[in-house]
Amino acid sequence: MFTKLMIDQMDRKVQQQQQHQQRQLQHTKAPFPAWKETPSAMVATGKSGSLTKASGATTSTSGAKSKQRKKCVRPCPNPNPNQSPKEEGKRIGESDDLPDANTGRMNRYYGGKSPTGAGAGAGPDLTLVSHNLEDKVSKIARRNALKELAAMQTRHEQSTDKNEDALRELQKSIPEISKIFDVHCRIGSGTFSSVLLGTLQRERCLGETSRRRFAIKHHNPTNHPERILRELECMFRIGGVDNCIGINCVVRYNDNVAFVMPYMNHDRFHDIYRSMGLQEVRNYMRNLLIALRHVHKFSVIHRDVKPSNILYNRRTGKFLLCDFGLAQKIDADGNIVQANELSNAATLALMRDMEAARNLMMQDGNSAQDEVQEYLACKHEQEVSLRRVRALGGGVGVDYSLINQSPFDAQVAALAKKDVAAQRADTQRLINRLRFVNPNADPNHYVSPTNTNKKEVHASRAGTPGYRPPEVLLRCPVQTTAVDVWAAGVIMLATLSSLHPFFRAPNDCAALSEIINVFGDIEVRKTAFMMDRLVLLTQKMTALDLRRLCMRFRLADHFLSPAVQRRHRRADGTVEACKSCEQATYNCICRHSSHKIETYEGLDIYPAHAYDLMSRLLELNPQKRISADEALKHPFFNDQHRIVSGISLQQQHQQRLLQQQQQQQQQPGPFRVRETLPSAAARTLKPYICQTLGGIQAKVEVLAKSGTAPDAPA
Ligand SMILES: Nc1ncnc2c1ncn2[C@@H]1O[C@H](COP(=O)(O)OP(=O)(O)OP(=O)(O)O)[C@@H](O)[C@H]1O
Repeated sequence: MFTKLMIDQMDRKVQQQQQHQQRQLQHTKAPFPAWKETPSAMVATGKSGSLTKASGATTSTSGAKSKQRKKCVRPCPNPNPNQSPKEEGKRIGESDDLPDANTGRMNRYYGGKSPTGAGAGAGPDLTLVSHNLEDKVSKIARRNALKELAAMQTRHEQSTDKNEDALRELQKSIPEISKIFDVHCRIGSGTFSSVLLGTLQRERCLGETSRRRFAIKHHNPTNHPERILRELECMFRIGGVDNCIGINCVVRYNDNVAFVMPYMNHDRFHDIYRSMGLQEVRNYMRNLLIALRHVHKFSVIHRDVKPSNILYNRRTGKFLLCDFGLAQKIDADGNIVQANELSNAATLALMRDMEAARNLMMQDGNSAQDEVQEYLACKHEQEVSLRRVRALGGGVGVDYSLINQSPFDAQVAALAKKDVAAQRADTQRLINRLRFVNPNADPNHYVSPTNTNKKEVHASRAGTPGYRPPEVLLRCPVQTTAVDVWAAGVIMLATLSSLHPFFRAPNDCAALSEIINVFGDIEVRKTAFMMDRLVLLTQKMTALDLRRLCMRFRLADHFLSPAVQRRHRRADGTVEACKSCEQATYNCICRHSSHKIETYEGLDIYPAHAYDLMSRLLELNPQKRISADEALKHPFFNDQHRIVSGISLQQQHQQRLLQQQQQQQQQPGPFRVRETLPSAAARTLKPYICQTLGGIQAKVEVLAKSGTAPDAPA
């Protein structure tokens, strides 16, 4: 059907082109009735036998003139001497006959002179010329149309056939699947698998929304069995609770394996990261850390924490960490346990468990009905919130994610084109600074061991570029669950800065350079030295202030507003720039800035605690990096809690509980009016020490005795 349509289309195109060419010919013939040339002046060129009129051709047949004619026949020298004559002929043929884009006339070669020129003497038989031209034009048109058809077909096939290929491939390689499931479409694919949506055949009688939906992950047959086994083990033993994806059953046929998991409707991070408000970021990060804390309890490193492996539904607030394909188990000494080190008994036990689970699977899976109801409920809440926002007249405190427009968008609309262009250029300069990689750096030898006599131990590099922590990039053989915590920090950085992916990292050397560009060379060198590594650097880089860096990207309109710029402009109209971060001095984003900077007080929707948590997740030294469990106790997740002197801790605790209950009653659901910060909110990053209650009490007691009032949580 598709091919027939394409052929019809192609024929129509050919006809149109022919008509166009005929019109062109008539147009060419009409004004020059006297233009004649003997057929001897027509010379066949190339294989296609296309005709080219020699310039200055006369009726003379003298040898010299004939030579000259032959010379002139070559339309233009081949600019590429390596090009084969065949290619050249084709090139000539093609360019020779296409209509001129400007004049609309045929772009035939007349030896540099127009047919009206002096050189245009007696012409050929125009009827013959026109017939030949028509033939040639139709051939070329057909050839071009065929090419176009082939390209269109390829594009079409690529999009639809990928879907169908995945379906066909699954049904062919695991026929049992088609006996249990109706497989509908491909919902995702990665390096190692295709994920398809399936519903149970036995639930066909149920309505569309009542049928349970499953994600069927079909592993590529080239996938190493160890990898599949490792993923299966993790999902089975770890998954199903605390935001980690579980597994319903596994179907294997020869060397093909498919995992059946509950399907979760989710939003692409790419579509939502710019519009996540404080509460949403808090929930997202909390859910991610809950999942990591759970995974890490089993001494397992997920190793592939990234937005595409997080299934998050912003309407329902549901959250699942998936894809345990790179997960690694570590033993008590911190060494990685290979999947093939699992005892046969353990593997057999796992398989037995899976068999039992397979029989139970029909009880599990998530119900599409639930999702529809949740969706409708949330939609209602969203509408209520929107109405409230409109009633408030928008402005400060509005959750822009509700109305799909950021304050930045609104203000940019009001800016002059010139200012927007300047802002874009400035932002691009900053991005270039973050992505800078010294061209002299050797991507294969950018790090070396401090002690070259020591035998080098293999260091795992598993993970996704841009989410690998310094210890992986520095080839440190001892890696812990801190690897995942770094990746969580990178996700938080992308969210708070509205820049995704934050680290582009085309290779490990570039990835480390990007980290150095943000955290400074000294910090990275120190971390490397602690791991017995030397980083080969030729350039110094100052550390940036994470908060100002994020604000610079997210609140670019304020950072680059013409009004502020005018205030800081020098007499000659220029603005002084910081030598380290290359930003205007008043916008300096260096961690230890000596410039007088604009603070943009009260604009940031994220509190200081958010940046404090992020900096602890992005601690370069894995030994000092906060754990998922500790991170969950960070004040960012409990921001309202401030210890007040003069009131007993028990009373404070009770007050807090009461406040929480009141808030829960007031909260309409996942969509709330965005929290605003009082302009006097703490702007400095206070050191956060994860303490037990006893510790806090001790501190309060000491402070109470000394008579000072602690204003922030210890
Ligand atoms: N349970 C699920 N429900 C809905 N979609 C899913 C589910 N599991 C996976 N997906 C989709 O399939 C995509 C690929 O899945 P997954 O990451 O497990 O495959 P992969 O081959 O290991 O990918 P990668 O190469 O990125 O690691 C996910 O990004 C997600 O969009």
